[in-house]
Amino acid sequence: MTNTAIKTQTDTEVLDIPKQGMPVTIITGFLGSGKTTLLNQILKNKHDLKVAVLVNEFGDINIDSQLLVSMDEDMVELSNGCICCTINDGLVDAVYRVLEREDNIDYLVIETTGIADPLPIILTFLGTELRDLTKIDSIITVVDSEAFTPEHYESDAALKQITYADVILLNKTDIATPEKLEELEAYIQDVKGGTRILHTRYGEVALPLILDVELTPIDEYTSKVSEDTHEHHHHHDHEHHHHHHSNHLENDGFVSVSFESDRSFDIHKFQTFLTEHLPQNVFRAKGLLWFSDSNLRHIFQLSGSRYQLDADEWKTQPKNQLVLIGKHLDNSKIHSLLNECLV
Ligand SMILES: Nc1nc2c(ncn2[C@@H]2O[C@H](COP(=O)(O)OP(=O)(O)OP(=O)(O)O)[C@@H](O)[C@H]2O)c(=O)[nH]1
Repeated sequence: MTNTAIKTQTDTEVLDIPKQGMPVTIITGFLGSGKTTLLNQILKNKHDLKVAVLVNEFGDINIDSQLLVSMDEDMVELSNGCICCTINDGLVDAVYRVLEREDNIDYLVIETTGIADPLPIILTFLGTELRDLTKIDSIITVVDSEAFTPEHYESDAALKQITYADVILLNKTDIATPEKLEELEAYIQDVKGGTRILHTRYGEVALPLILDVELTPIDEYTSKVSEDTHEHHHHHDHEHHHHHHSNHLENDGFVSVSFESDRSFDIHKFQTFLTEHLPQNVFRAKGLLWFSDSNLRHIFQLSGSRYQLDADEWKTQPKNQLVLIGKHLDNSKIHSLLNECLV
């Protein structure tokens, strides 16, 4: 269910950086809050810093990695699996692949899925050999400040993302009221007093405020890496793992439905699907869409009750790729509705 892709980006300039303790920033935040948008800001503004990016996505198709600003360099896809195992094994393997090119990489940024609890990810770094090879710099939590309410999400993950945050970006301030922002700040102070809170639009933030800030209290977490999470190598057995992270198997009740087709959509039929047939419990959707009357690649984004369609050029053969995320989704019904939209 989970795809993980590595994106590395290299520049020519050589920096004198230590071979050990590669700084790692973990970007978390609920479905649709703006994590990929932030990642693109980082990639656009990183100057000569050589940043490797690891995207862990919920759903069978990698959409996010295709929306990153530069797609030209090495891309490594990791195998799918149950989410907790993929996060840990896939993560350890992926980080090793980055470290193996250590002379090229200054910094690692990880984008987690919107329903990820950051703790297992933090503990994966601190409970394995990665502890000596990397240094968690900060956990950045992106919040959709227009939509976020602790109740409405009914999501443990959303709250854990706030709890483990070192920096919180109250994003989408362009569509949130000042009252809502104040309310959120008060709520966050309550849950996690002292957290650095920044207000952003489209993830625009000065990078020195979020990268290389050394805000993660690593010692506090190290004490959580209990004796039974003893030195764990990549090939640990599954039962051991499920025992530790059993909650994450449920993905907070969210499921994903993926749809792909080499045929184009009729735009009118697709619009009717959106306005009349889209199940209420779809919370998040994203896709790269091919409409019969257009030569462009249409980027579809739905988050809560809002959606948008942007267009750019195809970088691949035109095709349709769509992922819908929500609770209690009827896979076959959605597939048949989408099939009816095909030309
Ligand atoms: N109005 C507004 N929209 C935003 C802002 N930031 C991001 N968006 C939009 O919100 C949608 C989701 O953004 P993403 O960056 O894909 O969100 P995400 O957290 O990566 O989503 P998932 O990985 O699916 O959980 C996109 O349509 C963005 O263009 C913002 O500050 N204001």
